[in-house]
Amino acid sequence: MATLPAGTLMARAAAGLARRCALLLADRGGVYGGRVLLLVGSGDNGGDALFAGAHLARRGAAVEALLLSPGQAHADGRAALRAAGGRTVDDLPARADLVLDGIVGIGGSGGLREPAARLVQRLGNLRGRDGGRATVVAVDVPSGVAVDTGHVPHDTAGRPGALRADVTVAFGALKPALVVGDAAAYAGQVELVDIGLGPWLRGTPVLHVTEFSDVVDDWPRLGPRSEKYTRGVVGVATGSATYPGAAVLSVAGALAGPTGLVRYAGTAAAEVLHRHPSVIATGRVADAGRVQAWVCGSGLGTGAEAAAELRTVLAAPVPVVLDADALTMLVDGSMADRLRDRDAPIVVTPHDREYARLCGEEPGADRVGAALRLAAWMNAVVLLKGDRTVIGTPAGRAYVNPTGTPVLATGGTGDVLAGLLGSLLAAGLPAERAAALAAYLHGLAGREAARHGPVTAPDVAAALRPVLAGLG
Ligand SMILES: NC(=O)C1=CN([C@@H]2O[C@H](COP(=O)(O)OP(=O)(O)OC[C@H]3O[C@@H](n4cnc5c(N)ncnc54)[C@H](OP(=O)(O)O)[C@@H]3O)[C@@H](O)[C@H]2O)[C@@H](O)CC1
Ligand SMILES: Nc1ncnc2c1ncn2[C@@H]1O[C@H](COP(=O)(O)OP(=O)(O)O)[C@@H](O)[C@H]1O
Repeated sequence: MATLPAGTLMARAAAGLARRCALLLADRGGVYGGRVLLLVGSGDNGGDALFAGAHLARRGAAVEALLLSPGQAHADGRAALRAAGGRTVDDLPARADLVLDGIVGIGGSGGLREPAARLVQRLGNLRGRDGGRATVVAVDVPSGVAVDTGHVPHDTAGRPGALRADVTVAFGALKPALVVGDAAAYAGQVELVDIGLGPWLRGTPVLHVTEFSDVVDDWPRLGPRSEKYTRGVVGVATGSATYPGAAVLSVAGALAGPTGLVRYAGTAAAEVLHRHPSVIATGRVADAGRVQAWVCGSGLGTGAEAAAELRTVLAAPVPVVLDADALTMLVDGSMADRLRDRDAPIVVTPHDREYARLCGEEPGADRVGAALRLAAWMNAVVLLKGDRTVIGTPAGRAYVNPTGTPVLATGGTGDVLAGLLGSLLAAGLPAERAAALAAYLHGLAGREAARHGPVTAPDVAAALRPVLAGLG
């Protein structure tokens, strides 16, 4: 950045921020005559807000700045606002159409301190010209969130120490808190402004957000020479007499995937064949024939027979997905040798309680860190389920899935995910790409299913088809 004059990046950031704010004001009666409140902290985040406020004031908005540390507010930003006709106030005004949160950005630590904490709790009282609640725009990140982990700190009374935004205008690059953890919900709609940081962003990003174009690029395509075996065969060792539904659902997920054949091995073969006649079914993994990947665990049980099946799966020289009961069976350490001796990739798909069983503690506030720790320890790709599912690899790469939806919080959807993931592995995708694609498409399928009413796991499996049709 040595070649850029001081203030250039802030000027670009403020101009982009002001453009976005002007559009929001236009939706609420126009920029001219709009009322804008700037919440200004002591750092450059406050400077961005002040310069953006100056832009808006020049376009006829009534801009007021509430300085949380008057002596330390960005001096040039203050001067620019004053010159543009803006003014400072000592308390929240009665009315505002738009609030700009420039309290603290990437330089913050810990939850919001007083007086900022109390102030943000009162923002909901502000009303705009149209009588509606003021639109809150966070500058770069919502103030108070832990920028690197997405944790939202709470005070001793249980109140969140962070501001809830309708829109966050981020500069140069997304920060983890905008895409992962509880903070992602505090960011609202996230928009990225290019401020020309590209040449100076060195190294690899700490976190990748899976995008639709990644899925379109990576999804295996059929060609004139495709045949069922070259497309890959996925083996599914799930379900039991007690839980035949888990087998039906994981097979449904696998059938939606790109492989040419699904083999099922287990005691729910009759139910699976009844629902999915194209599957080749046997009673045991050892009798199943060749596959290019295994899915094991959902509804399998944890008794001696289930453990024997898991051992057979782990002995196969192909990638495996381990879910649910397979994870529980790993906890006692009796399969450690099988895990250690494997060359082929393993993907584990724990939810938080399964993660706690494996690690002895919950994932905690830093979900990306938690996934990466387990991945390194198990030498496996970890798909840590949640509303923003996180994927960590033993090599230290991390992905977050942006398509999650709470409608997936219903029994059996994880089984569908495991099946789809297994099919992608069998089709030859590297484990981390398969995990990222499966989570992305599973989330889209949840959203698609929800368009038709309350969602159950079979609806999610069925919705994979229209979603996949959209890949082109
Ligand atoms: N990087 C870039 O290239 C570009 C960066 N840009 C912008 O700069 C921003 C980063 O600015 P920054 O580094 O000045 O820090 P910033 O976020 O304003 O916070 C520091 C101040 O906050 C205070 N504070 C801390 N914690 C707090 C708490 N919990 N509760 C309350 N207050 C708290 C802390 O006070 P102290 O702890 O010192 O008392 C300190 O004074 C970035 O987010 C983006 O908007 C753009 O202009 C474009 C280019
Ligand atoms: N609140 C939520 N928001 C979004 N997705 C969720 C939420 N809760 C659960 N999910 C997703 O739903 C699926 C549930 O899987 P899992 O916990 O294994 O359930 P089951 O064992 O019943 O299949 C996972 O893909 C998870 O990411």
